[in-house]
Amino acid sequence: MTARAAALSLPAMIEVSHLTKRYRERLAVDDLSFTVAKGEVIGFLGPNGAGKSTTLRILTGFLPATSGTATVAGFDVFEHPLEVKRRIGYLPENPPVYLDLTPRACLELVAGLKALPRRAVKGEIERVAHLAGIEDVLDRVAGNLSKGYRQRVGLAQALVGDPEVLVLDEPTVGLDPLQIREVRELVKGLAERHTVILSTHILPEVAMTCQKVLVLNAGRLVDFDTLDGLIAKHLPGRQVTLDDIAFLEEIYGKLVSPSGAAPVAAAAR
Ligand SMILES: Nc1ncnc2c1ncn2[C@@H]1O[C@H](COP(=O)(O)OP(=O)(O)OP(=O)(O)O)[C@@H](O)[C@H]1O
Repeated sequence: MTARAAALSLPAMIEVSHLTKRYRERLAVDDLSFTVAKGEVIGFLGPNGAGKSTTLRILTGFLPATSGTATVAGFDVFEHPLEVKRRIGYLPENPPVYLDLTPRACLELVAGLKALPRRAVKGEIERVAHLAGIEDVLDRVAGNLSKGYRQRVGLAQALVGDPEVLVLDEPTVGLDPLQIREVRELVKGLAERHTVILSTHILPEVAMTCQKVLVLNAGRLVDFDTLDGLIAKHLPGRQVTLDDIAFLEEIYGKLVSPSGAAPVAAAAR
């Protein structure tokens, strides 16, 4: 069975159908439809303003859509937002870390919101703190932590309760190179047991961690395929190895910039 056939035979974890979001006169998401199978790791790519964060905020139940439907684990995100929130770990672009609380208190709050049994909370905090590498700062005031550590506290919050789906909006922003590597390894490890959507501007991050890539441009889906599928479609006849991440930069440039201008994304990091 091909990878695509295998993916198709897996149950759908996320189903988005004709999703549209309008902020007054601005169309941020335009008739977007896609399906993510259980256990897939999807890279969400697109230039600034493409509609990535808006889509993720709708999927996680934090923002209403103008029209269309979205389900997570079979629950409609508009009709059953609590069921959806219980099944999703969401790291937003700006993690909601209370700066006057300690990370431990922040994690206790999230555990409460996710209705974890009280007796399980202490152990769960230790587990996610270990995964996110924040054990040493659990009892410091979050406002005194570096941006990188706050980002990791946000990641730990997303991991509380071991949700089936993880939605990570630019998880490595603000981290130093060592931390970036650690978070990428962490995401790769999570990929084995979770369905993951990873929004990022860093193309190597996608090539290293994701099986499939969804590219948005001006609110519209311009492609959604495996890395091999993208290569076959957009660089036909080219011998490309997945270690050579320049191929993704080239494909991304073709998809979001018909003029052929170089993409802004990958080079910086
Ligand atoms: N609250 C809002 N009110 C009005 N317009 C908004 C709002 N939030 C986003 N937009 C607009 O919607 C469009 C999509 O924004 P969105 O943040 O979803 O894009 P993005 O792909 O996540 O961009 P970035 O990579 O810069 O985070 C942009 O044109 C943005 O200016």
